[in-house]
Amino acid sequence: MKITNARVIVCSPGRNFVTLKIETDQGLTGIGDATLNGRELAVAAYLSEHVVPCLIGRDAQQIEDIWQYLYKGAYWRRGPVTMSAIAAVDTALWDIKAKAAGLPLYQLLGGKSRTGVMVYGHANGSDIEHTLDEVLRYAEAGYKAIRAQSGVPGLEKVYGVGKGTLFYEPADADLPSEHDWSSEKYLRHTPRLFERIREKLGFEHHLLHDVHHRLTPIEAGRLGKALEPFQLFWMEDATPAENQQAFRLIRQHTTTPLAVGEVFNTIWDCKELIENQLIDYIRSTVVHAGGITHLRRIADLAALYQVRTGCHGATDLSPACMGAALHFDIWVPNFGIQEYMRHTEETDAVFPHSYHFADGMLYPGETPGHGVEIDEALAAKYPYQRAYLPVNRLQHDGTLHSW
Ligand SMILES: O=C(O)[C@@H](O)[C@@H](O)[C@H](O)[C@H](O)CO
Ligand SMILES: [Mg+2]
Repeated sequence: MKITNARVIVCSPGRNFVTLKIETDQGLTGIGDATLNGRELAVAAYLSEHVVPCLIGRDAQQIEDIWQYLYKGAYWRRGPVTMSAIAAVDTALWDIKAKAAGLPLYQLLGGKSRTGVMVYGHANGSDIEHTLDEVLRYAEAGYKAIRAQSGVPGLEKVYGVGKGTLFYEPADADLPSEHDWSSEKYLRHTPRLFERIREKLGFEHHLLHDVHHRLTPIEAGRLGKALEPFQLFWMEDATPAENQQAFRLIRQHTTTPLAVGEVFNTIWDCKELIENQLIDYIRSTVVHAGGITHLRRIADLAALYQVRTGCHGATDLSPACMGAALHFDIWVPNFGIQEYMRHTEETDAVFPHSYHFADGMLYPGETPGHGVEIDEALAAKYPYQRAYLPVNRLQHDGTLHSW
């Protein structure tokens, strides 16, 4: 089965997405997500200018060889742009292989290991009471797991508190908007948020929280300890993870489970964290960690150390990523949870898909492949609009801080 063409489709139905569509001489096509929020055109150019010419004429069935060719052949290995491009090729080829077999993708991975994929929704509000209302609404909607993010008194904008309710889009401006930050205000506020939620919700639902890379290791240890009475499912991105050793300090101070990895793009970014059991969940997902081929390798390493998966699933990862991730999730033996930030109606219309939500779970569907397509005519109606993620500055002196 020869690759005859590969096209990069950039569109913006509610937000920017980059999709690679691979065509073969047997008429089968596959798609892969290549979206990198705020740097979309870098991946689009990497694919169209440097990867696509190398794909034409290759055997679409040789997924592993093509992966190795694109990874080692680039010489300049790793990094979010390179690995998102490789991920898109890999995902599209797995889609084609499963379609050729007439099977849903999970069957090629090893079949179902569970009945469905437990997901978490995103409750957020401008203050504790508004956030609590949203948490209770998600519980009412059947979610078994709910992430809670709230505004912080004295801060104008914080991560995770969006304009909408069901979805959250941080890339909100033609140039990066600037947020202010105070770890002290955040550290005083956050335990109160979860105390209030547990008081009204009880302990039957999983609660999650995303620190979003903003604390020092000792501050993260302090927050994790303060949150222990509220039994979180995980505290995510507690501190920037370039220094994997930093998590050793957090681990010394708290039993609150730790999740990290949505910004990782290869197994090398998390090898120490996993081997030293410094985390409980690895958040890498299909689009940014080299596709299904590489994500399986990360999951297999994690399984040796009882680290579970918790794939990233924000609105800036397209339905093509979500579809592929769900086939991975329903197979992977050390599954933990899947993030599920719903896409806008325009996005769902551009990316018709077979996955569906019911009772706090997502189900990948039985369509051959990963079950997601792209409506190119509709996509063309939503041209790319440059949009950046915000930047963060310390409120007291303007020092640039992690966003
Ligand atoms: O856990 C999450 O979903 C967040 O960290 C994301 O919303 C993240 O901010 C975006 O994916 C960045 O584009
Ligand atoms: Mg996150």
